[in-house]
Amino acid sequence: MLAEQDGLYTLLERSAAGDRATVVRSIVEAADGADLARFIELVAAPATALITITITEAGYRLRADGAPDLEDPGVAADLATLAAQTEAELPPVTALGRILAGLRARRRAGSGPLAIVPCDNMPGNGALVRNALVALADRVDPRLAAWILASVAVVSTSVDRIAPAPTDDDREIASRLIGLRDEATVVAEPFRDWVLSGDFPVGRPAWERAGARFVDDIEPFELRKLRLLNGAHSLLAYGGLLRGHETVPDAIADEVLARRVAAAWDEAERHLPRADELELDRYRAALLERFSNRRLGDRLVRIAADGSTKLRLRIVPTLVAERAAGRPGAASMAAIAAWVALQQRGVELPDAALPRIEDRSTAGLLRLIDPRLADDAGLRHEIQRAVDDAAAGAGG
Ligand SMILES: NC(=O)c1ccc[n+]([C@@H]2O[C@H](COP(=O)([O-])OP(=O)(O)OC[C@H]3O[C@@H](n4cnc5c(N)ncnc54)[C@H](O)[C@@H]3O)[C@@H](O)[C@H]2O)c1
Ligand SMILES: O=P(O)(O)OC[C@@H](O)[C@@H](O)[C@H](O)[C@H](O)CO
Repeated sequence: MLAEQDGLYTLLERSAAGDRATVVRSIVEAADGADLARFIELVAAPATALITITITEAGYRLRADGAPDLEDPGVAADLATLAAQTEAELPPVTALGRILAGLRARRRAGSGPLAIVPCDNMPGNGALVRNALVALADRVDPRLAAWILASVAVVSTSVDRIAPAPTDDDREIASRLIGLRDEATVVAEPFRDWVLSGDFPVGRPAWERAGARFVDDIEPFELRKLRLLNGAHSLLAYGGLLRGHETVPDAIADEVLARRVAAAWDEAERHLPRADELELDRYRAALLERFSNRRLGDRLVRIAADGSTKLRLRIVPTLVAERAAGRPGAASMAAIAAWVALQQRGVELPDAALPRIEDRSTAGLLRLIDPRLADDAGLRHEIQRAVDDAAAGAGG
């Protein structure tokens, strides 16, 4: 679709006051993701300085402890393909498998170092992806693993900007505003904060000119965003769907959910590093305004996908920290309970991990999120109570 538009697309910035359309012209070539040969060729090219990836959290196929999930059929198949060097006939199916095929070609071509920039909502995404690539490469060819350690810099990023899934109406509006037919419109709120940390061994675009911030310690910013914005998003998504809402502005206008979000933020912010430097009151107030943007109309089902992975990253760390401090973590628990209740009610929410389990009991679902939730009998029982409340429509 982008190739047919010469790589051009419209960014539709949608505020409460109106829409602003900008044609983005920075893509020089768009290739079909299925064209692995072109992908490998580009990764191996000396002119390639960096690879950015935005493939959803579940797309990395990692376990709760951050290691590659070797039991995932796609990961297992890719390791076999890469070990047999048959990627030309049988293209790897996972994103990291494809990247490894590209990196092997780059090493062989002697094209030197490069940077990888994962943009997905995972804490420490740079270290996670680097460790996963090295661990997978080590199973294929230890020389490739050693080369990755020496030559591939994986940058950590936090992308703070709400971008709902574009609709036909959005494409119509963008096309009208720019006077050309656009099939690849991107919709976003006006707010944006892209924070990056790490090395770019062979240079990078001047992203700071577009507002990106380069910092030495990304952790406080990414955890603030992940646990407050994304944590509240997941809470609103599951709680909101259970209470019959469809969009984020509808859910945050529901007093029961707004109270729960405030309680979840109180729980989360006690465990943020360098909290005193994060202007949390201002960030929370801005989030309430961002969530209330009716013109953006972000839909809960977009946020609700891949709940088992997202809850693990956004909610579980706060819950575990609250429990360790002797507090119940009730609001965090309510977010998890709402997801469990939806699953048990048979509401279909896409989740890459779910087809691999048959056990839809509370314990089985909790184990999928994080085994610690299922193994702690006290916590499991409390979550079960919250699930019963959620299922009964209570839990105010
Ligand atoms: N939309 C936002 O508001 C936003 C903001 C910040 C960060 N993010 C991050 O970006 C990710 C994608 O969001 P989006 O809005 O672009 O979604 P999207 O649905 O528009 O795009 C998802 C992309 O990931 C690919 N993908 C999906 N599952 C995959 C898998 N298992 N393996 C490999 N690739 C896979 C899809 O092909 C698609 O290209 C989010 O999961 C999040 O981590 C999104
Ligand atoms: O993008 P996901 O699927 O990780 O999560 C859904 C939303 O929480 C997310 O897209 C936010 O809108 C975004 O992270 C804001 O920067």
